Amino acid sequence: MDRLGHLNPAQREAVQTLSGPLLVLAGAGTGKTRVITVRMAELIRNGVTPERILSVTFTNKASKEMLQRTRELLGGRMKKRPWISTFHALCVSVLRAEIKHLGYPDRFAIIDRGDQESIARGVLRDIRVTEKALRPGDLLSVVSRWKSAGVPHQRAAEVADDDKEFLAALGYRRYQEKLRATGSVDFDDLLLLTNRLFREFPEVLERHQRRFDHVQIDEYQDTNGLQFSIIEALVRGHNNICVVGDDDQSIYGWRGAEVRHILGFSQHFPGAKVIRLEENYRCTDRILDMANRLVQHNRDRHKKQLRPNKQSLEDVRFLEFSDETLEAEQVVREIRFLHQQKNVPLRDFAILFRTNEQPRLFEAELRRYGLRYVLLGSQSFYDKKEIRDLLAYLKVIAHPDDEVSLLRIINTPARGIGNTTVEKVMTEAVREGVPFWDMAQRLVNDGVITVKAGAAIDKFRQLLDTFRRKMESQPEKMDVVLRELIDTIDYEMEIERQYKDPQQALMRTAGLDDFVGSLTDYVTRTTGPTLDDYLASVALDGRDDEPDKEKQAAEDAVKLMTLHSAKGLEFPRVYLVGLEEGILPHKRSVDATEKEIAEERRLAYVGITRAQDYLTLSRAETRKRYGKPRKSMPSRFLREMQQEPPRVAVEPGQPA
Ligand SMILES: Nc1ncnc2c1ncn2[C@@H]1O[C@H](COP(=O)(O)OP(=O)(O)OP(=O)(O)O)[C@@H](O)[C@H]1O
Ligand SMILES: [Mg+2]
Repeated sequence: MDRLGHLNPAQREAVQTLSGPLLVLAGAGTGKTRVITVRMAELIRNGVTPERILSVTFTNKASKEMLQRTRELLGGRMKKRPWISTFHALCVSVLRAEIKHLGYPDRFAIIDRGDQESIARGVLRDIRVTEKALRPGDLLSVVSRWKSAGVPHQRAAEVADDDKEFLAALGYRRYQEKLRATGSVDFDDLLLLTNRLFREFPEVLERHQRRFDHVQIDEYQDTNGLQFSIIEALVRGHNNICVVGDDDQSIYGWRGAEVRHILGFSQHFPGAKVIRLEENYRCTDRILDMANRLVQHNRDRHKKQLRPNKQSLEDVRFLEFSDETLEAEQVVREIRFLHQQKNVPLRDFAILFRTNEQPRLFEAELRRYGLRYVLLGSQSFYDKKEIRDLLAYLKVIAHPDDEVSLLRIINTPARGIGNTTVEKVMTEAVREGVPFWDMAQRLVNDGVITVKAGAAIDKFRQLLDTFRRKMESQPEKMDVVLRELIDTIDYEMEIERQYKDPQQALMRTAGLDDFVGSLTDYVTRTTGPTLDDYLASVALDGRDDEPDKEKQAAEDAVKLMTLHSAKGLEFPRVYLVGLEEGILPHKRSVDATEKEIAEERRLAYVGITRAQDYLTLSRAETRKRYGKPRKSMPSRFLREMQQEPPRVAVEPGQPA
């Protein structure tokens, strides 16, 4: 077979278009990700230096394949790798070098969702807004929306639409002050600040424009305005930009992604070549048929041909259960049967759902039968208490000013620094705008807190200083130092104290080993490891659209994940569960606008098109809400999948 023999003619054309703007606009499973993978290898074969190519991808599988192909090409003589990263990771690399221009410290910290929530709670307390008036989560989503739209806190009050948003505008300002005070940035800031640097500092932009000769982007339909603006600036000199995507799979509208970037690509980049792929290699004909029927109910979309390449082995099945417990029981029972009696490997199965409440019952069933599973996305590894505690230690070691993390661990495990003491110091520290540690010293001198408490604080500070020195002097041994820290603070005793159930305690302790293991992983595969860099990678990992979500997906286990985190992936057997009004489409969207319903429909489309051979759709007739069973209606999408799409109204006298 010749080098590109495994590609169809349209794909071949795409991978051989090596310069200028190129858009591959095509439906699910048509090989878009494969195209940019092979195209990268082609660029290198044609003499482009690997590290001068930037590929923005969303799945670990794609990143791995790209690296693999590059290695094959260069016969293992790869001195430098191409840049394969996500948008956020790209921005971290820019900011590490340039953020000082914006008055931030070089060693800024990236706060994750958990930190954001603690800060938001503190902010609302400070501005005396009750949870009833505005919940921390709501504050964060409004702030995130503003940030993605490029609205700075100074202007938020002007764009606030209602009372809630007005409160959020006040909160936004305070939130931003808190981040600035500790030299931290959140995920949205990564994009926002990079974009600002590129706009306000031409020499910075130029430096980064010179880094890359070619840029490729996967899942382009989900880029938001800031991401677009960053990329547009980056490629301005050469316009060697290749993007691939599918407008029918745009599912991040709620996070500010705009389909118009993909649909308007040719206007932004005049002379762009547009290639369409029409062969679907993933799904069987019946699965594809379902997907096509469903998505045709959306109005504003590019019409696409999608031809299947695989005959169905079985019809798409639709199962109805009397309640959600039975749904979980039966689905898992079937998986167990197929696995144990028919030797189907567990990795073939994926259970996809819309909301974070759904997986709990499936997990319980899988555990009951001892079937291995991984839950991807939502409740990540880093969300467990013991991991968050240790992460907080590492964060305070890296950033002594990180007060959110400090408060988490100052008395965990207990070391005689009581709540009242902490509160007194904190209140004064905030009022006077001095670091916690300095204020503690001052209050001991003033006799406001006891000498004993003061001594305990001082001892803790020394402990942190000691470990900071250890980590800095031997970064390649950070994992060993972390283990020593766990022993020194006797964290395993803390676990035994907290979890009386020995099984639980054992599991939590094993979690500590995994955490140390993740740091070992990091130091062995990184040249020039630093604690900051590690913490940044952890922060980025926790997000649902980051590559490492798939690290575990390769394992032989049933995958449970939300529809959002399933994008780009494929599985031989898919169960799409909870097809009910209020779940999918989601309840926020039931009496929602057509636009919101359309996004839910695209989510369902993404789910269906993850299935390679077998697809099962299910719903429960009743589902508990606030502890009470409620009747639920079948999802409108079920009906739509079974009927032909609505005809466009035809004027009298015109041919239909
Ligand atoms: N020309 C081809 N011949 C055979 N198989 C192919 C071909 N092109 C792609 N495939 C296979 O089809 C499947 C889907 O490809 P890929 O994941 O690249 O599609 P995609 O368009 O990126 O899908 P999505 O829209 O879901 O991201 C993969 O298993 C891939 O290996
Ligand atoms: Mg893809």
